[in-house]
Amino acid sequence: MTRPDDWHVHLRDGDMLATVLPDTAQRFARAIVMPNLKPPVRTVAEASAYRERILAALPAEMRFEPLMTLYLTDKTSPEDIRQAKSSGFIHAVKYYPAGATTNSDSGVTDIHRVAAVLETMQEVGLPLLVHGEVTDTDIDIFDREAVFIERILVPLLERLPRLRVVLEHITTAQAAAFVTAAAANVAATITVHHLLYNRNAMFQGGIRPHAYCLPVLKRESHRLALVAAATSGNPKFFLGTDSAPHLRHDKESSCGCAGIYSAHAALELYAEVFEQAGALDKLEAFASFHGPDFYGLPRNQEQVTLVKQPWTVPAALKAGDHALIPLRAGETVGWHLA
Ligand SMILES: NC(=O)N[C@@H](CC(=O)O)C(=O)O
Ligand SMILES: [Zn+2]
Ligand SMILES: [Zn+2]
Repeated sequence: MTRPDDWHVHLRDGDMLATVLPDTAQRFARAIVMPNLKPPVRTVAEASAYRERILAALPAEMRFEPLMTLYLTDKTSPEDIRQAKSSGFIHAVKYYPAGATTNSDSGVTDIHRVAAVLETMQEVGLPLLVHGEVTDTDIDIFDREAVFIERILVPLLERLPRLRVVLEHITTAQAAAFVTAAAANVAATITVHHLLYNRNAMFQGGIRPHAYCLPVLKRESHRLALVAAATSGNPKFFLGTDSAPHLRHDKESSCGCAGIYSAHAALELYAEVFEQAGALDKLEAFASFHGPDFYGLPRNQEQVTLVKQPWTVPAALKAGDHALIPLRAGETVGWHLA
């Protein structure tokens, strides 16, 4: 199949960057690199420096192009947006509702505060990537995505109908329906873990911190709606792993971090999903065509080969002196990247 891209990945920084980058670069020619570092990547200069650190961490024999993003804050200016657009290496701006997820405290506190910035993004055609959850503690965590669509996304797109939006890591039937019905400038990424598992996975035989991510896994009917969307052939849906590494002790904790690391086997696991759905013929478009088409980038020329051959995922990966527990740790993956 045509070499794919990952339209939503967390590469982190320092030791963790060196640990996880090869897994992503082995499978994906390009990736939208999320900006939620500490401190976040907020300016063109910070994005350029981060891009250099990623390229410096890339093993010599590997080819990989990081597609950089800016982290939207209350302080972002329309000038930042124009600079980002003309930089040539910044492809989007990421909107984290403040407090919604990992390293999101510097996020936007009120979407009305960034109205001028969003108008500039609509004007210059820079996509807004959205972590689509409200953070109100009185809203049930399983409802936060659906409420976000009604309360924030619908009014936003009414105000800015030409704004290009990617609703990231969708987890519900409501999100899949919303994106399907929306105009062509609205798209969505779907992770492999939200296609493989429902929320029971977090409680199987005990509390399972390595199955905890945000937006949180939902009930089976939502997983089925996501599989239907991903395998539909609809160009609005494309691959975004949301591979989000956290060290073992930050996951196995009384207040564990949200995030699932899947970069080590992502494409192979998507192949499992599409095969189970009898839709292997739809994998290439989802993984390799819809994303570059939406972003206005050329499709990759190279090919990769997936072989139906089971392999066992290591129980743990090394990240410096610490451990990183991968998705499917110690278990089998049915497809192998040749
Ligand atoms: N998805 C997660 O559960 N965590 C991501 C942040 C995010 O994508 O929300 C992370 O950076 O850890
Ligand atoms: Zn997110
Ligand atoms: Zn993410």
